[in-house]
Amino acid sequence: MIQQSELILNSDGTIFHLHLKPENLADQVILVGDQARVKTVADFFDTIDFSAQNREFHTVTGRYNNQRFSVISTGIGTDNIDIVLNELDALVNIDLEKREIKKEKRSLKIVRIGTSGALQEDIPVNAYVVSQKSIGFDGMLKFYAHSEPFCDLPFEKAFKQFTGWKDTLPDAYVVDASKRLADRFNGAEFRKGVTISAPGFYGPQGRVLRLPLAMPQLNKLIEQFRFEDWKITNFEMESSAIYGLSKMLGHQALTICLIIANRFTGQANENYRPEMKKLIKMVLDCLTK
Ligand SMILES: O=P(O)(O)O[C@H]1O[C@H](CO)[C@@H](O)[C@H]1O
Ligand SMILES: O=c1cc[nH]c(=O)[nH]1
Repeated sequence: MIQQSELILNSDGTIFHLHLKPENLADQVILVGDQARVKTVADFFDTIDFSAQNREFHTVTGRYNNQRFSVISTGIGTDNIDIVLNELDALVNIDLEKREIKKEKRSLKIVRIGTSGALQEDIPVNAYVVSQKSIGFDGMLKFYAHSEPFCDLPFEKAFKQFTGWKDTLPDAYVVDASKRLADRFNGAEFRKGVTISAPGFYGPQGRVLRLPLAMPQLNKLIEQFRFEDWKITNFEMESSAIYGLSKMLGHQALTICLIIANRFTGQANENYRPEMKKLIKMVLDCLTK
């Protein structure tokens, strides 16, 4: 039996942060960082049967092309992903009344649609990157036991050696996306990539405003790094934790990002929302075709 302090339920029976009951959640989940993006996704739904909001976590559940989806905003960062992934898994794999783990497990399909900064000169603003792997600079997964079998340890080792990774930084880890989900995004408009999830937008992504960096050459080394046929393509702030916790809990996960900045050409598109709308429609169509 899981204690109330470990799995907090609200007085109406909803789970603590997401304010959802099991029946409010679809098996296909779209995660977005920005609360406002939930409406952009839900506006494509043919019908809507549920919506709830608590803090930055806004959920809408409905149907698109005859399939049920929940779209949920996570806010920014892997600390929020720890909350969202654990509560999503509890909703499907823990009996909330008995407070017991269910024998039969359900697997969610989780697709994050985000914004991102490109780390290679040839990935322009407005491109779409499908993250085949994610590198976590955040350290969140390392609080859980037995993450190693779910990580790409040779990639991790090569990356840390090449960059001279400082041991004062969180221990970087690498996790693959769901291949089954990634295979749905094979069109020429989708570039395959390796995505770093950083625990910050400025220093952890190599941006200097007033404070100098602990590893000033890191972005240059990231751009140059190669492992087998892989090169690192982009920065965002959630995928590593989504991939890591999904793999460990038995869910499928994938991130697809709209590039809104290129860190080497110095360009950015702050008016990216019309492009985001196009990407969302393409993702929903690829998931339901
Ligand atoms: O646009 P979203 O989905 O929030 O994604 C990116 O944008 C935020 C930073 O501006 C971070 O959450 C990053 O991952
Ligand atoms: O450069 C960028 C752009 C969007 N999101 C990020 O995390 N980084």
